[in-house]
Amino acid sequence: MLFKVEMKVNLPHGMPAEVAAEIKAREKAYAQELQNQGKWRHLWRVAGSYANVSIFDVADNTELQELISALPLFPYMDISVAPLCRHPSSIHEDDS
Ligand SMILES: O=C(O)C[C@H]1C=CC(=O)O1
Repeated sequence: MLFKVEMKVNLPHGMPAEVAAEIKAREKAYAQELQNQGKWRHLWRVAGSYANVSIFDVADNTELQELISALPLFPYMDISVAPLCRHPSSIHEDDS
């Protein structure tokens, strides 16, 4: 199942720089692991914002919840999720 996931990062202003750097490093490693597994298909920065738009390819809602809630930045993000399905006008046969 494909999901569009939008994440907006809101780190507390008082968070020490080294703590933020450590969380971001763990986040990057985990995000790249999920991309290598094919579960995090697309990861795009929203220009001008500390936010991303992503496409996840997972078995079901439960797997999505498990993966997202394990993100090191999860406590500091506003996240919205929308399920996707194939568009009838799409020419891309792998849109499923
Ligand atoms: O930077 C972000 O958009 C937040 C998060 C998503 C992937 C990652 O490495 O960090």
